[in-house]
Amino acid sequence: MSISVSAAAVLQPLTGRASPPAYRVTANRRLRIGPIPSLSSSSASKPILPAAAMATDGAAPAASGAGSKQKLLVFDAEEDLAVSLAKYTAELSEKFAAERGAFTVVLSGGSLIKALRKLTEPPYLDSVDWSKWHVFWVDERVVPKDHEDSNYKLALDGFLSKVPIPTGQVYAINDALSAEGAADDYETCLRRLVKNGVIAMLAATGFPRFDLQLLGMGPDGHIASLFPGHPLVNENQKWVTYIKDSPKPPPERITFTFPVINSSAYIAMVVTGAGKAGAVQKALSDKETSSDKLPVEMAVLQDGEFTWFTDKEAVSLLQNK
Ligand SMILES: O=C(O)[C@H](O)[C@@H](O)[C@H](O)[C@H](O)COP(=O)(O)O
Repeated sequence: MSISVSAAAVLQPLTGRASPPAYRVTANRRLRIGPIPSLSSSSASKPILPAAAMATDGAAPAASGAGSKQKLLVFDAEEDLAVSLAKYTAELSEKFAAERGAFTVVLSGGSLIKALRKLTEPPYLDSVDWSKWHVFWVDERVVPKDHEDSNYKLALDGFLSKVPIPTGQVYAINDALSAEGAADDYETCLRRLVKNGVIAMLAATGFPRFDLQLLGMGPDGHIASLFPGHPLVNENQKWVTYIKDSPKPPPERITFTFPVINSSAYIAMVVTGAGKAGAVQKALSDKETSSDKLPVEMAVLQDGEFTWFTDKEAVSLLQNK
């Protein structure tokens, strides 16, 4: 098989002392990527995409907006992924703090939070300017904030309680409201923060432009609380909406809509484990005309950079059989 990604002709090792030995595809045009070499080697120093990758000049990007770039990172181990994700996030924090005086970060639930653990340790604990961070949720379960199912609680316990982000810059949902009320309330909060300049706006779309969205993907290809085949994936007016029949429990949730996700400056899609391999394969396969796109395939940045942080298991179906 072959895969296609929006990518440039450059396969280059990540540099920098804190980087694990992974490789990235720097994107600005479409490539046809040839057979993927076996990933069974334990050496992480080999490119995970073949040097024989050929550019197909002139072809339209498969899953990419005009200004969109995609990178695929594959790590031998989740530990290496976590090290790289911390470095990536810290660098973006520095960039946006310098450029805008604020860094707006969106979290998902799930395994992502554990993958952020290196940010809570040296050197990042002291070197990151946490006072510039503003934290949001791409989706949240409509449960009390101290409930085991709460994404806020997950992030608080695993990340936020360990770094000095000002409490007033952590934007949890109002858990006293219904799903519909909580979604409206969250959108009102976002509109206020756009108005006072904390959150940027993407003029081309009229939707808020978060600096970085740190997302996970379910085995079915869902992201946020946007599930395959659910009408919410087509919402194109609201910034935040709600679902009462989520196939993944609990059923009541609020979620950012695709226009908000796709207006981001940066997205890190953190996907590990063999259970995600099928969805990764579909997302990175050459099926731009497919009418049954998974939600993850609908995450197409208008003008930004999309980076997959994966492990060998998650990309295992990309191997040439
Ligand atoms: O609240 C949620 O359920 C999440 O935000 C959801 O979108 C999650 O990110 C994915 O299901 C991936 O979760 P895992 O990484 O744990 O598989």
